[in-house]
Amino acid sequence: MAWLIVALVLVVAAAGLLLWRRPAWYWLTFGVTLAAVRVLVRYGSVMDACGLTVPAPRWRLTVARMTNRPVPGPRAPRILRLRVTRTGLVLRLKLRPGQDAFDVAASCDRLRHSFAMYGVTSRELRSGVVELRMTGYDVLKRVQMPAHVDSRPMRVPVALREDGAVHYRDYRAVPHGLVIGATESGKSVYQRNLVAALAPQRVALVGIDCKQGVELFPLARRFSALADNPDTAAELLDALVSHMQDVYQLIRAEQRITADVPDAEIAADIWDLPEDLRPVPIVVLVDEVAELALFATKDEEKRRDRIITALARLAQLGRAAGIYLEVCGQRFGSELGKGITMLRAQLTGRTAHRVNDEASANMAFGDIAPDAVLAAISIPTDTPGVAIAADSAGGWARVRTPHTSLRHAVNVCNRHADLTPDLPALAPFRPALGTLAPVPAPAVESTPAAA
Ligand SMILES: Nc1ncnc2c1ncn2[C@@H]1O[C@H](COP(=O)(O)OP(=O)(O)OP(=O)(O)O)[C@@H](O)[C@H]1O
Repeated sequence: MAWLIVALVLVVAAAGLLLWRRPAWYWLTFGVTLAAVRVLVRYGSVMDACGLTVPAPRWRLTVARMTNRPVPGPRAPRILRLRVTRTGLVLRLKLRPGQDAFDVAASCDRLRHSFAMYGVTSRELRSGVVELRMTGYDVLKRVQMPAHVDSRPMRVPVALREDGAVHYRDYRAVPHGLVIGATESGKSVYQRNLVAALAPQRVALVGIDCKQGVELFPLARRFSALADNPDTAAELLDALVSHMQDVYQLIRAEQRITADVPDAEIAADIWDLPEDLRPVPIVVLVDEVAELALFATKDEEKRRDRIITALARLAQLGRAAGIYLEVCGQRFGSELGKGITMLRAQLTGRTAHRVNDEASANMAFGDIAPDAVLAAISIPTDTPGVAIAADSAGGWARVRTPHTSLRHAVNVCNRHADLTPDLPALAPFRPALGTLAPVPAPAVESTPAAA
């Protein structure tokens, strides 16, 4: 008997220690079973207490009365599926007549503490079916990406969402993005994650880094073109615009051929072209965009107008030619001069890290997801990398990137250096690798993903 008590004390102590030091391990060992039992046992009473039940249908009450059976109680949404994940539980519910998804969304906070979970969010999957995602612990505290993620061409995992799901940057769905945040908020680490995730794909990376190239030049082996000052940036952007025009000519030529072939697909963008003809897609990463928009002299003003015009043209027309923009800066508002708000309107994938004021949050979300503004200004200073990600559909989520070091990103880029495409139009901007320190990549290197 004594040994049983000792074993029990040891198990409880181990669980307590894991809960305190390694919540992710606690969840996988003890937490998941306890939480699943708790949710299933308390389900009916919690739903009733949260106002998520409806009275039994009249015919059942009548039948009960006529047959002298007990009167049936109120009914909660039917559980279609309970799925256990690495970070929590996912409950799929079929709503009862008279209920709607908004009722469930409005009760998320009550469900969170009634089920003793860390977080609960809901979304409507289809009419009458709602998914409740519950997290067992603060998944953003120490981000661990799942070992297997659903990477596809031009869709890469970049962060973890607070509901435990992976946040993807999908260039084909949302071609251009804007990343803003105060200094030290995590923008560079976000960009680093993007580069590391894109590096193994068939894509050309182009970088403009006016912080003297400190962020992007170490990753140069995987970049087809780089600029580290506004003069080179202006020329590089002009070269990209003429490359875009060439791609349009290619699409036109292909359209002329297919127009005469009955039932043949007519290409509208590079993705409709046959694979052997398809130009390589390009992601253009711009770090500290304000450096490109500031000027002190007349000549610098002309250069600035040239840069903003080229960026606006790429943002307006680049998608079909497979050119995608990822613009990064501390602020991106009308105070940077003419053309900025027009350019910003085209950058519909928005990510805001911690910002210093409401005006900056409004720059990111005021026009597409006003609800996200408050969330962006409430990001605490001691959680760099936490951001609000939204798109023009109005949805938003709190996300955090894994803490990818520059060393890790450099290693990934070096390992995939042979995938760097040579684009003749951008050849003058190809970084001179001789000037880089030789950094041999290890043959195999662990990623920050969870085992
Ligand atoms: N996801 C993350 N998890 C933990 N720490 C992070 C994360 N992202 C960034 N940090 C830390 O926050 C600090 C600032 O990050 P980063 O350099 O990316 O900020 P920034 O917004 O680019 O700053 P600046 O504008 O001054 O260049 C760094 O010390 C970095 O290690």
